[in-house]
Formats: sequence, C-alpha cells, structure tokens
Amino acid sequence: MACKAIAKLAWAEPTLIQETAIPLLLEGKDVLMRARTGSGKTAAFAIPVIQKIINLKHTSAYQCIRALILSPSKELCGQISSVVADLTLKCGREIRCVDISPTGDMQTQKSLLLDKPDIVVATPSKALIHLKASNMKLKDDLAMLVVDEADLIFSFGYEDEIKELLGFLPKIYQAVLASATLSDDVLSLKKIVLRNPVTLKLEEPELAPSSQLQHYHLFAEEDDKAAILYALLKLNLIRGKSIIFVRTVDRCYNPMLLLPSRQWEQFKIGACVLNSELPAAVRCLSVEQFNRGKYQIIVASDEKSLEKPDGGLLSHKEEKHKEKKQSSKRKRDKESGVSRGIDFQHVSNVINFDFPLDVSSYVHRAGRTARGNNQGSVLSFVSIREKPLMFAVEEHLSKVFNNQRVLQKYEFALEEMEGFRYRSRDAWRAVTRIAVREARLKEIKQELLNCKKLQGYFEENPNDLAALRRDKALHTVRLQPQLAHVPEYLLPAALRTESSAADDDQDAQEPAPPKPKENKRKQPVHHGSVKRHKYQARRSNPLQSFEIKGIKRKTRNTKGADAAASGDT
Ligand SMILES: Nc1ncnc2c1ncn2[C@@H]1O[C@H](COP(=O)(O)OP(=O)(O)OP(=O)(O)O)[C@@H](O)[C@H]1O
Repeated sequence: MACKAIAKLAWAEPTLIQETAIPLLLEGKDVLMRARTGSGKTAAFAIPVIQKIINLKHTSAYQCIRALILSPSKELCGQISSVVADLTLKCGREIRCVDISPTGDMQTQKSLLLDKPDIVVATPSKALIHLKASNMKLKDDLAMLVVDEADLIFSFGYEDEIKELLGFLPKIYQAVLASATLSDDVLSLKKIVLRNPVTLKLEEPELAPSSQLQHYHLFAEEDDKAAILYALLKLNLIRGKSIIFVRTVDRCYNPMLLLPSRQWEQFKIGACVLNSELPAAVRCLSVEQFNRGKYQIIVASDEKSLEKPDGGLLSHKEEKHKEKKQSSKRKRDKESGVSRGIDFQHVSNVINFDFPLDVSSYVHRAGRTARGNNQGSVLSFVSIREKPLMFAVEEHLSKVFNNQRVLQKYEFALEEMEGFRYRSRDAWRAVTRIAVREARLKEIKQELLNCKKLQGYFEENPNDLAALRRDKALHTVRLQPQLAHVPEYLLPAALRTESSAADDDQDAQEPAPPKPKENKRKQPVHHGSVKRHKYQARRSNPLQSFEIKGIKRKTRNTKGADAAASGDT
C-alpha cells in the first residue's frame, strides 16, 4: 500500500538515506540518521513506521497509539503529518495519524487522542501536556518513537520535556533520531533515547553538490541591496519561487513595503511574510499556500533581532539582555522555525537579503532550495560588516566541497542601475519604524477580519465589524505608483527591448498613456528568415547571451547566473 502511495508521489527511486535507513528500521534496529537537509529523511522514518503498524495490526486488532513522532516546531509537525497522510493514502482508514501540535482546543485534541490514532505527531511540550493529563497513554503499547530534527530539540529548549516524557514510555520500543547535523546535542539525545543504535552518518556534503545548487554573493550596502532586489525583480532576472531571508522580524516588512502589494501583483507575483511572531496557523497557511503556488515569494526572518539601533551587530550578551527586555512586549513563538527543516517545495532561489549570522544558518537557509532532485541557487547580498560572516561560510563550503571555490561572485554593474538606485532609495527610506508597525497592525486587522472564530462575534456585534472595516487606512508609507513602471530610459541598453515588453504586460493592468494603434503580430519580420529573427532575439536576451552590455557578468558565472536568474527546476 505504501508502495502505491510512493508511486503516486512520483518518487522514482529512494534517496541515499532512504536506501540505507529503511532496511535497518524494518529489521527493528534503533537508528541515528544524519543526512543533509532536503535528503528525504521524513519518508526514511515514516515508511518503516507505517510498515511496522501494518504488521502489528495483522497480529493484533487492538487499537492503540503505536508511534509517537516528535519534532521541534508546529510547522514541522504539520509537514510530517502531511507526509504520513500522503504515504498512507492507499491505506484507507486503516492507519490514522493525528497532529496535536497546533495551539487549539485542548478538548478537541483530547477526544482525538482518546480515539487512539495509530500515529501521534507532536512537539515535545504538547506531547507532555497530554501525557500528564492522561489524554494519551503510551506505557503499554508504544512501538516506535521518532525524534525528527534532533539537533534542534535542545536548542529549542525541550531538554527537560524530553527527559520527563521518556518516563511515560514503555521499557522497550524502537527509536529513531533524524538530524541534518551530528552536534553535541544530538549525541546527548542519542544517549538518552536510543539503545544499541546504528549510526548512519552519510558521507555526503551537508548541501547539494554545485551541479545542483549554485552559490553566489554580491557586495552591496543597505540602500543598494534594495535597489538590486528591485532591479532583479523588475528585470525578471529572478524567476521561479524565491525565499528572501532577512535578519529580523521587522525587516520582513521592508522588502514588502518597498514593493507594496500592488506592485507585487503587477509583477504577477504573490508574496507573503513568514516569521516567528506570526500566529502558528498563519505561518502554516503561508507555507502551504506558497507550496501550492499561490505565492511566488516569501520574505522570511529566521533569526532573533541581533541588530543594534545604529546598525551594528549585537554581542551575544547584549542580545540576551535585549531579548529579556523585549520578551514582555513581543511574543515570539518558541515552537516556530522558519529556515530549519521546512519543506518549501520547488524553491528556485534563496536570496539572503541579510547575510545569515553563522555557518549553520547559511546551510539551513540554502537547504530550502535544491531539495530532492531539484536545481536551485543561493544569492547572498553582503555588506561590509557582513563580510567576516561571508568569509566564514566561504571557508566552510570550500572545506566541504574539497577545496573548490563554491561561493561565486555575481557580477552586477550597479553603476548602470542608477535609475533603479535612485527610485528604490527613496522608497526604502520611506519605510520608517512607524510604517513597519502600521503594516503589522494592518496584518493583524486582516487576521481579525478573516478569523473564523470571530465570525459569530461579528455577527452579534456588527458595529465592531463596521468599525474595524472603517478604520483609517494604516498604510503610512506613501505608495509610489511610478515604481511599478520602469520606463525604457532607465534600462541598460541590452535589456531595453525585452523588459519593455515585460512592462507592456504590466501596463495592461493600469491606465497607460494611449499608444499608437499597432498590431505586433501582424508586423512582418524584416530583413531575413525566422531563424535569423530568433537568433537576434536570443542575442538580446540577457539570460541566453554571454555578453551583456548593461549588466556585466563574467563568462565563468554565466551558467550559474542563468540558473540563479531563470530558477528553472
Ligand atoms: N525518493 C524521493 N524521490 C524524490 N523526492 C523525494 C524522495 N523522498 C523525498 N523526496 C522529496 O524531497 C524533499 C525533501 O524531503 P524531506 O523534507 O523529508 O527532507 P529532510 O531530509 O527531512 O530535510 P530537512 O533536514 O531539511 O528536514 C520533499 O519535498 C520530498 O517530497
């Protein structure tokens, strides 16, 4: 049955970790699997879990919870349960899996658990709450325990919960730890969770090879970062789904405000924000909608705020102090993870608008693209103060890939982009702290209006609903409609024909000055054959020709830069 489901997922062959781990797990061994991010670890443990339950059900019809899968964040729990759902698609109602990680009605979760689903997916703290409340009992029947993203379990602060939780489990059960790294935390967890385990440490780099994943960097200061992003998007040099990573939650809203929704729409690109301060339901919905293709871009922050008001980076001590001070004001969800482990599907580009603060963060962000057998690229904007961070990543990647120079320079002649620079600088500066706050308030207001639970309240209190709707427009950033349209004179010469055509598409959505009537299709192809016409079009296409007058890229970068630009997967 699982095989039929796998066929439906169109997985032609197992990944390396699946090929090695599944037979060991089917033999009943405890396994610690370390394999790179995006290598298919979820199915590597989920398939044996499902198979074990099917086998046990053949020997005993007694219904009970037979597997507990723990993961550090709600997003990851949701993801695991949807992989289990995909893999049990052909099992009908025979195997039931319940995800109790979402914050919600405990009574509903209790009744789901009392129904004894075969598999329970939870964060450690949620599992513990239900175990303590006797809503689920595992002491007699649990056959399998899985801890996914084991390297994050302690760093997310679950050490005590895990230790306490083990007291609710039977003496004998099979256990699996899955992790992208073999950190000290994982080794400590291994000691307390696994018995005589087989350790699978695949001899493969922690990221996909450079034939599949290309890394680029581009030196740029704050104002220029915005201009470059604006130009890359407007000139269609970034194609396919992209994740733009920024350092802090507030900065998530900057690129969004710089390119306000109207403009994203004009790009025909849907964009949304993802960060740990959004409610879990909104985060999960954003990821789901992004995966379904509703949004082309996610602007995500995966770090806590490490920035000083003057723009410098905070020391660890300063950061802790700031966090303590802020904790009463701003609520960050401990059970949230953005770059770690989330299976954003078919992402062509990861753009580090802010460079990640350490090597492991870079690896995890980069791991959001080139997943499975897909192609991908990472483009990092690096300011002067971020250079040391970049050098650390460069050194690390070159060690991982046998002294190869992995991080390539993305050649981009910003001086040719003066027009973009001028326009975006203006818009970027309009994004003040107040504007960010207002944007976030607007988001909350929208959430209230969409909240199903409040629908009843609004029906009974229509005045409140009207007041909320009537509320003054919160968007204090002056929208600059001219940003949506890039006049031809702003473009580098080599891009004029193509991008003005792209703009023509956009112009179709907004009132445009009347143009002389002409039917492009009917225009004859002058001077030569169709082949020649195609050749000329190819020559003027910066993505296909090696030499670009406006934006200079060196030939050695062209292949990767094309991938970065086209993002074809
Ligand atoms: N055998 C396979 N063939 C093709 N694609 C696969 C296969 N197994 C899994 N995948 C796909 O690979 C992607 C990554 O899988 P998964 O999320 O399980 O990776 P992971 O190793 O758990 O990553 P992370 O460490 O980041 O959590 C998913 O989109 C999944 O659908």
